[in-house]
Amino acid sequence: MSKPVIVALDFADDFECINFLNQFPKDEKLFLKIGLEMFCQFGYPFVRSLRERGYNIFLDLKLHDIPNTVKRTCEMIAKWDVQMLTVHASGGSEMIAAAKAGLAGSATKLLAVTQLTSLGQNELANELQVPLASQDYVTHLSKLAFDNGADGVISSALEVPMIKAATSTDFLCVTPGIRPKSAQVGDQKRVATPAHARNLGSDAIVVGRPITQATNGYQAYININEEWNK
Ligand SMILES: O=c1ccn([C@@H]2O[C@H](COP(=O)(O)O)[C@@H](O)[C@H]2O)c(=O)[nH]1
Repeated sequence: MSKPVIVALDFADDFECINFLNQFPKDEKLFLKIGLEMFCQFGYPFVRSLRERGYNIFLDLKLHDIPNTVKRTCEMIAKWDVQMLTVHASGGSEMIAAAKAGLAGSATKLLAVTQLTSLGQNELANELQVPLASQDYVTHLSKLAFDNGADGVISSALEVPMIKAATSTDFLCVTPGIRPKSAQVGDQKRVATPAHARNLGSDAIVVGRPITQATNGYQAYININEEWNK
């Protein structure tokens, strides 16, 4: 079975977003990521309208707050019938467990963000003052997430083998920071091509600008999907 390419919908307006989606054939079962940019502008009605069009939704809100607040927020989101939701693993064990409890009874998978793919070893050591190698920090946060009920993590593809070894082969590794060979890296630091992510064992890749800013977004999606699911 093919693994999903999750398209990150980071558009400034909903008209541009719908135009982008209209390039795809109606029967293309897309998996879409709604992040902070679009959610802050269009909120839940936008999520609902995309669910009603039959898309799978990854709601990337990266919640990070005290356990009670996160639990109550997750209780609300549990009613939205989205496929995936993110919290920050650095919110700690209690917060991750509270998020999972808030989602109880829903089919929404809880994913914990480890080290953002826009942060490299330099930022980790010098800005965040984390005295660990990036791969060890990501593995540590993944174990914390696993031990507290998360269904998976967000990491770069580069850490997937270590995460699976430290947790379980079933623990989901969803990986942004994907760049085909010809694409600009931009603000991402820990990147992999779709083929490399496949070989490293990612369960799903998240791709934004290489698809949404391509001249032909549909063709860019097909090319990435072919490389990823080869
Ligand atoms: O560590 C993380 C967590 C989330 N993201 C999100 O994924 C997409 C990537 O978009 P590109 O345009 O392909 O860079 C974006 O929505 C981020 O918010 C991430 O990149 N890294």
